[in-house]
Parts: sequence; structure tokens; C-alpha cells
Amino acid sequence: MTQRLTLTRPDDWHIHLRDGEVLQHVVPPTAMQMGRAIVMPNLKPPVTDAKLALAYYDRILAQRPASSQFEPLMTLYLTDNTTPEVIAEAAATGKVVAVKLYPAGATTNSDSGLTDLSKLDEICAALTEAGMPLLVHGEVTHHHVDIFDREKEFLDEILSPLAARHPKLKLVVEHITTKDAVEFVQSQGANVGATITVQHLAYNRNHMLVGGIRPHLFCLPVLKRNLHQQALQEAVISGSPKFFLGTDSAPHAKGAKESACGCAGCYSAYAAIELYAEIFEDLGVLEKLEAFASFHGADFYGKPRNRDQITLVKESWQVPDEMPFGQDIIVPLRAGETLRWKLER
Ligand SMILES: NC(=O)N[C@@H](CC(=O)O)C(=O)O
Ligand SMILES: [Zn+2]
Ligand SMILES: [Zn+2]
Repeated sequence: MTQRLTLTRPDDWHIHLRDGEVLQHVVPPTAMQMGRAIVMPNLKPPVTDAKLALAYYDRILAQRPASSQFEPLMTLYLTDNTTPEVIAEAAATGKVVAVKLYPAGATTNSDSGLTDLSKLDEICAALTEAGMPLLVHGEVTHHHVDIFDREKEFLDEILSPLAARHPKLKLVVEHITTKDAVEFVQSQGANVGATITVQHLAYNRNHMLVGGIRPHLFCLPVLKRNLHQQALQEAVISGSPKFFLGTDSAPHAKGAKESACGCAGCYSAYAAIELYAEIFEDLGVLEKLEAFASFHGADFYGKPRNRDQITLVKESWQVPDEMPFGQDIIVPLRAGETLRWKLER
């Protein structure tokens, strides 16, 4: 008999849906599996206020398939011009649920990010007041800091002191990649959580660099050595409610990835829950998938858990080599490979 796995519908607590003509290709797969998703604001120009967030929300909903109830949860991009008033206005819409910190220059489309981190205290006070989480891309950008050390350095230099100064602030360390980040999150109160991606659970830097450079595994923060991958795996195996599903699915056109200066980001949302299911099964903790994917994030954000369910069936299928992406094409994570689980439609 075919093995089936029925779960409370999951949510994706960190996704890039992009904008414009690619929305038609990027929104439906997420809308068909996820109940909600935290939509990252790093558009060009970035989503910096309530008005821009609501307009983006409408553009996303316009691409939601008729059968889906998917709800985009919008975020604001923190810039040097963000004020407590801007945050309060966004919170009042009911559609903007968090604010995202990109240190300027840390990652894709982060040029408008915060240059003056001393401004953070005022912002954190406003967020604590509004009960809104601060989501962080946790990497320093100093040129002298090695790219493999940038997450740890950010935790030590910026985030630890910040969390100590704002003990009630809800803080999500996004897409964690190191043992240090796992330990930091575990050492904090229930107000500090983290998202973990498919690629950081499934791969380490050898997968990206041994035998040739694999640009489709390049994302930020960059894959680390295997001991860090193992720490992330242990975090999900532990079942701690501090860790939850956030794909950081970040599509870039094939040509922008396969380039002399390739973009950072992996496209995993086309089969997010199937990809996580395979990892959890390989780790021997398939029974922990539901809490990671469907409970921990909702509980952290203070949102009700989804009431409907999805079913995965154990049925092999081959990931296409390429997928449409507006006028362009995209190479998904695990392109051409066989996946074991399939979402029942
Ligand atoms: N993760 C990535 O490698 N890229 C993201 C940005 C981000 O989340 O840092 C993107 O927008 O392309
Ligand atoms: Zn990021
Ligand atoms: Zn991201």
C-alpha cells in the first residue's frame, strides 16, 4: 500500500516571491501548499512602508489560484529612514506582521539596508510595543571578516547585545547556518526563534564546491562546513519549538546564477514540503515534520495553527531540469533528481 502522510497545512516563515511577471510562476506553488508565508520585502525598490506593502500584497493575491486560501504575511524593509511611526502605520494595516533587517550590502538587494545599526534600539522599542517580530539576516558586512564567519560575528557583535537590551523583543534569526546560531537561539528565551532552510539541512559547502562549483547551491548565508550542517539537523531532530520552516526560496533566472558573478539564492518553494519531508525521513524523524512545518512558526508569531490539512504520498517523481520564470527560466533546487514524496493535489 502507498505510504501517506497527512499533516496540518504548513506555513513558510521566510520566502522571496519577487515581483512582476515572475509572480505568476512563483506564487501558485507556495499558495497550493502553504497556508501562509512571510514575504520578504527585498524588492527593487524595497517595500518600506504600509502603502507599498499593501500594493505588493494585492499583486501577490492576484496570482493566487482560485482553490487556495493562501495568505501572504507582509514585511517591511528596515532602512535608515524607517521611523516608529512608519512601523505603527504598517502594523495598523493588519497585513504587515514583521520588520526585516538587512545589514546594508549583506545579501541580494540589500543596498538600502540599515547602515547605522545604532538606530536599531529605537526601532526595537517600537517593535516590542507593537508586538511585532524583528527578522534578521544575520551577517556582518565588514570586508575583513571572512564570509564563512560572518554569521557568528553578527551574533557576537550585534545580536547578542541587542537581545540583551530588548529582552521582550520577538526576534527571528533567519536562515541559520551555523552551530553558533543554533546555540545562540537555544540560549535565549521563547521570544527568540530561527528559520531553517532545505539547503542548509541537506548540504554543506563540500556539496557546493567539490568536483566543480555548483552555482545553484550558492545562497546567503553561504553553506558552511559539515559540523554546522549537523548542528542544524540536530536542532530539528530535537523538536525544539524555537526552530521552524522557512525555505528562503529565492529564485533567480538561470542566467543570473550561471554567471561569472552569480546571484545568491536557491529556488525550493516549488516543492518545499516534499523536500523537507525527505530530509526529515532521512534523519529518522518524519513524525517531527508536522510540528516544525505547521506548529512552531504559527505559535511563535502568535497566529492560529492552520485548520486544514495536506497529504503527502510516497511516490517518486522527477524534478524538471528547468521551470518557467516569467520570460525566463529557472533551475530549481534538485533539478533533474528524483524526489520521494509528492503533495497530493
Ligand atoms: N538567501 C539568498 O541567498 N538570497 C536572497 C536574500 C536573502 O535572503 O538573504 C534573495 O533575495 O535572493
Ligand atoms: Zn537573508
Ligand atoms: Zn531570504
